[in-house]
Amino acid sequence: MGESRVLSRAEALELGPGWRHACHALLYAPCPGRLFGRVPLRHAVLMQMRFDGQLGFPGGFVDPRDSSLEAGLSRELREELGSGAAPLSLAEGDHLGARFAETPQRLVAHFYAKRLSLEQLRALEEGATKAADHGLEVLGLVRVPLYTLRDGVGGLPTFLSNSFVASARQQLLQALGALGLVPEAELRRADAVSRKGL
Ligand SMILES: O=c1[nH]cnc2c1ncn2[C@@H]1O[C@H](COP(=O)(O)OP(=O)(O)O)[C@@H](O)[C@H]1O
Repeated sequence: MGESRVLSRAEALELGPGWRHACHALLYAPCPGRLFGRVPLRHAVLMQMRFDGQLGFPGGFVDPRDSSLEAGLSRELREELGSGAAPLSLAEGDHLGARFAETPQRLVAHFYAKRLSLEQLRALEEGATKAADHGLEVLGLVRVPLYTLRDGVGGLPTFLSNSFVASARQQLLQALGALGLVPEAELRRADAVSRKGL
């Protein structure tokens, strides 16, 4: 997916027939711990290693049989994260924006974010190995390092130099800023360092 515009949920639904909708979610929890006893972890943010070796967020295509975008997202989360995802109940209010790429595929990628307690997030991590897709479409959950180490490279800049599926990298950066999980200046620096090559 190349450059894309961010639309509201309503604008994306007005695109009409012929568009496929996919929904993905950033699940996060406040995380008071410190790495090596000194580097604040800030929050635990979940992404997943996909079957194709790329990083992405849990979620997937909404099926015409799903009663809403959020119902489709909940179904995908159960497939990928297991039954522990059932009580998450993502709602319209958790929608952060939708991106569409002007490619022949006509795909709209909706993005949601939901704050959990650290206990809920840990339970999801533990249960995810029992999900239907585990070891198949999903190789494992990973936490995103939200800090930058003293060398200016380790942590978030190195994480951002991985390969991300579709708009997942843009979604991650947008959400970390919008949710206040990483200060904007630090995000811009991490983005620039990772693009320059480490
Ligand atoms: O984290 C993501 N953010 C944005 N788009 C994604 C992400 N993961 C997958 N996609 C895109 O969303 C669409 C659905 O892919 P996905 O593999 O999640 O669906 P599925 O689980 O229903 O097969 C594909 O076009 C894919 O490139």
